[in-house]
Amino acid sequence: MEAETEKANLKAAEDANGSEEENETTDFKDVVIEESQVGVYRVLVATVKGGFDLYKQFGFVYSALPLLHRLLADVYNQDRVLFTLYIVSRFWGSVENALLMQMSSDLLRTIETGLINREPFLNEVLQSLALRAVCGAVVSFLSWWSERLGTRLKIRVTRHFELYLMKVQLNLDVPTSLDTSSKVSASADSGWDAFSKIIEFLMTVVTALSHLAVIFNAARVSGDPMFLVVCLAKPLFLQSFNRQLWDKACYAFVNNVDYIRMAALKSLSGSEYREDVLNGNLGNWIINEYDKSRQKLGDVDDTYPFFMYERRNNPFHDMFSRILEDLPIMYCGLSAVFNPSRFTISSIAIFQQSSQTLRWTLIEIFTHSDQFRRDVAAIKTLYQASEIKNSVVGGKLAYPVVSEKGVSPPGMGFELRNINFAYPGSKSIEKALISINLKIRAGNVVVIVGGNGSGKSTLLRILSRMYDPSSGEFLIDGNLAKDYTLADLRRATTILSQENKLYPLSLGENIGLGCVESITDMDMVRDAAVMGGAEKVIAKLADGYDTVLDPMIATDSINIPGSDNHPLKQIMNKLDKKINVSGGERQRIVAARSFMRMRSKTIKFVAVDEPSSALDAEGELQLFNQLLEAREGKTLIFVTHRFGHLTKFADMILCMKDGRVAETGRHEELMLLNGEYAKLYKIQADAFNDSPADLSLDSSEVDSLEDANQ
Ligand SMILES: Nc1ncnc2c1ncn2[C@@H]1O[C@H](COP(=O)(O)OP(=O)(O)OP(=O)(O)O)[C@@H](O)[C@H]1O
Repeated sequence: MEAETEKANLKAAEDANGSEEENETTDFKDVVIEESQVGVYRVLVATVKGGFDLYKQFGFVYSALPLLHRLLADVYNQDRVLFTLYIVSRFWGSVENALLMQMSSDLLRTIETGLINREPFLNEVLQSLALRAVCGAVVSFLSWWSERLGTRLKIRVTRHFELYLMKVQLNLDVPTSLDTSSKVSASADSGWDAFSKIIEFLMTVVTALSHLAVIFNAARVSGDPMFLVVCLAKPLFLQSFNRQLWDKACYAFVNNVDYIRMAALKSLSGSEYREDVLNGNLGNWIINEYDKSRQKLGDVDDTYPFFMYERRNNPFHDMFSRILEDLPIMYCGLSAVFNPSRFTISSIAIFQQSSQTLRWTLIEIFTHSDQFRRDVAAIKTLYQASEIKNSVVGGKLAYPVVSEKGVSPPGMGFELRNINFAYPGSKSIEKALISINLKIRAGNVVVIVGGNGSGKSTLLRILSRMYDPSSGEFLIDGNLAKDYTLADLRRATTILSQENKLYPLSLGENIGLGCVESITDMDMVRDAAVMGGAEKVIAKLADGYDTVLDPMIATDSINIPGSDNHPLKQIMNKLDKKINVSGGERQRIVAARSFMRMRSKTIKFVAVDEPSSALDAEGELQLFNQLLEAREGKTLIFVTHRFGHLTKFADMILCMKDGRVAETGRHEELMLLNGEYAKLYKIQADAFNDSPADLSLDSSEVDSLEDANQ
């Protein structure tokens, strides 16, 4: 049943998207950009050719219905009772005014008739007043209630969309999440915002209709349908000669060169440039130049461009608008003079009051019709978030492939055939990886070395399927990598890198999350902490494994006094006190998480990308040794700049240069090659010697370098 609803929702969204797109295309064709200069600004205003088009508006509302339906269903499902009560109270709120007006009209009519006929009318008046009082009380209660209901519903709806967007974000792979075009631009608030504004809009329509009904009724009683037309005159005029900007897409930019120069010179007086300005003794020059530009600029206005734009209305517009405002009362007055039998004082009062409210609601509908469009677009963006397609996709093949005997090797084997890779959206003209051909046997220890930007980390990202190669074939254990289920591959891989962050959770959880299934197994967590070299760091913290290093505590304050002795300041200082550890200590905790993950039975590939930059020499050695010890047949691929500890254990060293694999082999072989690897090795070894590097090596030097490095 749920699946069916989901399908129907998706279909509805697709339909809405389709028709919306069509609409958007037609709308853009109709958009005209009006340019004008106001003060120092160039103002561009997008207006739709032909102005307000009722037919088009209806068409748009109709095409947006599936999307609105989906949103309403989502809100309704958060709390059906709350939703219903909220809608009922809002509906009541929108017709209350017309109802009260109708009652006032009845009351006035009773009084007027009583006065004219000199008949007692106390009972009728009392009844009418009582009804009005009850109605007023109900209205006040409902508006108070609606506000509370609205707040509760808002919390639920916002949290619902927060969860929805979190699911979307958590599903994105690395390239897709970095790709700005597919980034989730919707926020959880936009769901409620769009819902509440649309309800607001619909209720304004209901208000207008209810006032229309009151006027229609009064016009019917007085037998003058022209009155309706008179009431509609002002909103129609304002809509046709609209110079207001609040419902239009506008863009303004400063294009006055003197003003731009003044802004630049003014910025030089800020603290950011203080040292440079003092250094160059630029003070006088800045003041003189500023003064010159100021003189040239003269009185050109630089106030808020959109205010200035609206102020450009000519006086006749305002005068005519004012006359139209009074048109209903003028019409009533004249009609009463020429046709006194048709009008009573009470009906004139009702006409005047209703027409005023109707005008305002109609103006609101016209001006908010564009907002309605934006709300629908916001809902569309929100629901489209779940349709973002990941660029790294998996297949159906389960990993690992088990042999007939029901076993699989403990490591992961790789083969790369003519792999090329360029980062999506990268402006670099060079590819990050070029023609990589390579085989890594399951269970091997591989070390990748090379200069900055040579492609080491990128190669690791391809191997761990964070990115897909742009071309070439990538095989894992003999099958195309893209044929395996992605979730299975992720379960079989652990990556330890400098990029790994501590989560704003307890240190115990930070480590335990390496293996979610065993997160509560504190013995395992402690073991992992020991292996990562983090046990001493944690032991010195008062709350030990319960310590949260970067808690997400939001605070707010106003008018806090400067003095540290103020009691409030003392409480604040206590709360603000951060528990911090050094960069290297953080790396140890992150490493502990990886050891925890390595304990998970599913891991077959350990990718390590220079996690030791902030570690001291002892910490680094300990980490390397622990990784080698804990690996138990898993494939270990290590990216490093430091030669020595690992290179001598490596089954294979990959030396990268400019996105290519320059050399492969064991340490001794590469030293004998006397190529790129030997050059890099010698530079490091030379750092420990006094004499400058001689980059050519002969075989007798190799042995002594090896000793030096060890
Ligand atoms: N996210 C990215 N988007 C675009 N280009 C990138 C991205 N990451 C890396 N590159 C580029 O790809 C190339 C290879 O980078 P990579 O990080 O693999 O090099 P590296 O050998 O690991 O370098 P280092 O030793 O400095 O860490 C570089 O030219 C780099 O600028």
